[in-house]
Amino acid sequence: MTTRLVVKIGSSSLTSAEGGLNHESVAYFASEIAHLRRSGCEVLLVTSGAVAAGFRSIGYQVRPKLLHEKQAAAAVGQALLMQAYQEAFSSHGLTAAQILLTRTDFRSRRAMNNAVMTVEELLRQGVIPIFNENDTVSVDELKFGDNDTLSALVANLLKASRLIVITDIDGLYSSDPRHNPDAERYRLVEEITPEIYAIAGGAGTAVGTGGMRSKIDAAKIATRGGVPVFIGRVIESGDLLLAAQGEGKGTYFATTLSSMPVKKQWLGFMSTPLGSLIVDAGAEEALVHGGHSLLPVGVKEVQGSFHAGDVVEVLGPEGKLLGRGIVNYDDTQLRGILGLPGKEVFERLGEEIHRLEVIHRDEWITLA
Ligand SMILES: Nc1ncnc2c1ncn2[C@@H]1O[C@H](COP(=O)(O)OP(=O)(O)O)[C@@H](O)[C@H]1O
Ligand SMILES: N[C@@H](CCC(=O)OP(=O)(O)O)C(=O)O
Repeated sequence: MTTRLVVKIGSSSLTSAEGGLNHESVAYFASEIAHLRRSGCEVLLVTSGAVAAGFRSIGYQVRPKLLHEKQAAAAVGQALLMQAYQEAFSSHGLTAAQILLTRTDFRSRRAMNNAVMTVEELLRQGVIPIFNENDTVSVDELKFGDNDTLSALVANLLKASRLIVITDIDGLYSSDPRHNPDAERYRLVEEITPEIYAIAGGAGTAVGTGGMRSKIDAAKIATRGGVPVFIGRVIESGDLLLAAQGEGKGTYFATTLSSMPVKKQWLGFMSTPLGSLIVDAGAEEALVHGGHSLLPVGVKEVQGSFHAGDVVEVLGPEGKLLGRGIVNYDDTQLRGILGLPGKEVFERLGEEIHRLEVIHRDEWITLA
């Protein structure tokens, strides 16, 4: 079977703090990817750098902070970025394709399925798909912001064998080594626990945005979807192949899970919940550990306004996020049957009921 790799390159690896693209870096990464291709791997690239590449060209002295300024910088920088990749890849006989996505695109399962089919076709034709967020049209509150999450969603959707997140540091340390020289590096993380989150800090440079925290978020999504992850540095010839082979300069995040069906990926990581249900301890146990459906008897509180068929979040009695599911009742119906056993639900709602379960187990994903 072909090894399919999703490679994410951060702004800090492609541009300088003063702004502008580092063409030597682009050429280096293109040659590393060409090397992977020659060794039989399929490669999908997720690249940042549009804002950083463009801001100086339109007269800003430092990376802009306001949304419309970032969008303007990205409109210029994305074209520069793609031009640089096209040139660098063509010197290795490779063709690159641009795919710009927003979070809104992931909300529609149809748009997502189309994107997957297009990317599969590009890969069949030997083209290298290059993804970035469509910064120029993204709305602030819906932005991915950094591309770490985007790379994890792409890796899960395309059922990658590994996600390689390239950054300016050789992996996850016990604390940010920029501030603590005694910090120690992790070689392997078997499970992303709250302790792992606690040690991951923000961005270390003026051009990076997400820092280690957003990379751990991405690793959580990818490993949850069955894709193992590498986070680290790729700086010398052959480093990318080493990272792909499990011997890279960084941290590996293992997973024991197999790839997740697209419907569950959508539910867990791409859909937009329209409300929340707070459930009691018995329902928490049944949903998270028992593999059961959620029944009206276990629901304590309903928040938000939604219709049957919408996605809602489910929280435990202490407010902890347990997961998401497709709800079978409107919020008003549900408010009228909170905590009731099945018989009384039927008595109260009669023919209005399509399904007794509030959330059926087939339409549920645990995120706890
Ligand atoms: N525990 C940690 N281990 C390693 N790096 C960390 C940690 N906490 C914060 N960081 C910072 O995260 C930075 C990488 O993220 P970022 O600057 O967003 O890079 P990129 O542009 O490659 O996405 C590192 O340079 C480092 O300063
Ligand atoms: N889509 C943006 C990504 C911004 C960014 O800095 O991301 P990252 O370097 O991955 O933390 C761009 O291309 O500028």
